Amino acid sequence: MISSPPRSAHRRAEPAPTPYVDLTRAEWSALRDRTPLPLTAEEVERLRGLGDVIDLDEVRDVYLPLSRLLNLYVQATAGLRGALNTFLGDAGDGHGEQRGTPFVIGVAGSVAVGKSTVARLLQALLARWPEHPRVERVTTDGFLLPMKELQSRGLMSRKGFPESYDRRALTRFVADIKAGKDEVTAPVYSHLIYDRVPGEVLTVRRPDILIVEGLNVLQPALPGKDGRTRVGLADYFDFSVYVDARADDIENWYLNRFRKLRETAFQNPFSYFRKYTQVSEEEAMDYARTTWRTVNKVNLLENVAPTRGRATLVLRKGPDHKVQRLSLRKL
Ligand SMILES: Nc1ncnc2c1ncn2[C@@H]1O[C@H](COP(=O)(O)OP(=O)(O)O)[C@@H](O)[C@H]1O
Ligand SMILES: CC(C)(COP(=O)(O)O)[C@@H](O)C(=O)NCCC(=O)O
Repeated sequence: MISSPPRSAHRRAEPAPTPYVDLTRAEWSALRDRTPLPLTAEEVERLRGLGDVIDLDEVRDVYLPLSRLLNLYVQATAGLRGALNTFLGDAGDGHGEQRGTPFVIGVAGSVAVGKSTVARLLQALLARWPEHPRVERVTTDGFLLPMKELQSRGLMSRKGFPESYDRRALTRFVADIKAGKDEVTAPVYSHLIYDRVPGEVLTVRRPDILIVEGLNVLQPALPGKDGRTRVGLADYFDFSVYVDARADDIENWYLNRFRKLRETAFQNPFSYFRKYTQVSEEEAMDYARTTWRTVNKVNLLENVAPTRGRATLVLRKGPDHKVQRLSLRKL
């Protein structure tokens, strides 16, 4: 007689354990009910005024619970600091109690995936929480090498690749903020002139939270000339978000944004891209498609996507920009 296999063999195999808790949009948005709403309906409505057509349900279902999660992390970090101060007693820095340093959040992902939109939304939402009203945001583009330097190093078609940044200055900038410096400055980039703005700086003065947004913020540091491991930007993050989507969807968003910019910002006589308002739409879009395929997509596949597994939270968007799935690092 053939004996039937043990009952457990019929059961579906348990999914392999991962370092993340995976949630569907529905599971995540249900957490909203446990989120005290720091915003009035009018304030939520005003978030639309950020310049992006963002769905109101998306703010409520996805970004509001995320701001609550971050609020909990900030408070937990303050609790840890208290524990550290108790441990150190008078030994800490030789100056007794240590003041807190800004809580640093990294936002990573491809060109055109929506990093700026996510970062701006988080900035607006997080600033509404009484525990951390001062939220600053910086983009890493200020640390791109000046155009002259990119040209002389033959890197003009590698803009956005790790080697096109002054990585040492970028890491120094965040390290200084985490060291508790009262005033730290960053260079400023202009999409209008497609270059760093000479003489202009952004000053960060001990915010409660700093959001650092950029393609490569989760890249590990390159080894030094002596082959030794170095400290990288991400080593200073208290939390990080990777904004993820299918490359084909991101290409569409990139092309749509280019088309919109051609009708608006590129018309400015000082725009680096003004030439694409003087040719046919077809010709301009051919240029954008080539830039996507030969620069931004290559960078996404070679450098950006491989850093996804380093993030604390991965937001996976669908073709309509709506977040469909989330993966949150276990503790
Ligand atoms: N949640 C969203 N809903 C609708 N459109 C969005 C959303 N997020 C981003 N976009 C659009 O997608 C494009 C890319 O977003 P952006 O934030 O500029 O990307 P990145 O900073 O990653 O380059 C922009 O045209 C933006 O308006
Ligand atoms: C300025 C960027 C490199 C993005 O920089 P980030 O703020 O992510 O550091 C990117 O928007 C860009 O201009 N890429 C070059 C190719 C292009 O024109 O799309």
